[in-house]
Amino acid sequence: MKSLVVFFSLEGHTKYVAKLLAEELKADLVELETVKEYPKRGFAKYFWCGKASVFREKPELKTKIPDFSKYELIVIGTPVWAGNCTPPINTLLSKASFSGKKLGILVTNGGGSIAKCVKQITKVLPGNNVLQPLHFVNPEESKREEILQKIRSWINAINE
Ligand SMILES: Cc1cc2nc3c(=O)[nH]c(=O)nc-3n(C[C@H](O)[C@H](O)[C@H](O)COP(=O)(O)O)c2cc1C
Repeated sequence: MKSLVVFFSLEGHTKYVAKLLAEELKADLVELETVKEYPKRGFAKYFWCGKASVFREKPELKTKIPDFSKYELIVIGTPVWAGNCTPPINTLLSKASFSGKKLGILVTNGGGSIAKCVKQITKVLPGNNVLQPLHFVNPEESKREEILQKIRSWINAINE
């Protein structure tokens, strides 16, 4: 099954899982990068990223939007910011239109709810087979085996 994992990650947690997932799926991997970078540290990070998220901004992307028509499975990966999916995903969703695909959602967060973020993605992409979200709390190298196990059982479930 030709697969794509397209994701945004500010601090690397989502990127870490997205890479493992793409390896396991033998999928193409696309990282969304913004023209204007978000601050990665301290108060500025929470202030600017939080504001961008609350106002559901759609920042300009450096990354070319992938050609979704080539894929059978498309996984969109994002951290949760202030309960929402991240602004680069808003931009992606405003330009993405596909249906009849398997749609995976990879979400990482600090432990709160992912429901709103998942809904924001599925709502704008009707007509797809939405798979069980793949959710990780603060994923990192020290949890590699646990993460791989979860990824592998997710892949097994979608292939059944
Ligand atoms: C601005 C900002 C807002 C966040 N808001 C939430 C939140 O509402 N709920 C939550 O559980 N985690 C929240 N987090 C934590 C991130 O979702 C979590 O650390 C995520 O794994 C980071 O992914 P990344 O390393 O790929 O950027 C927030 C982090 C940032 C920077």
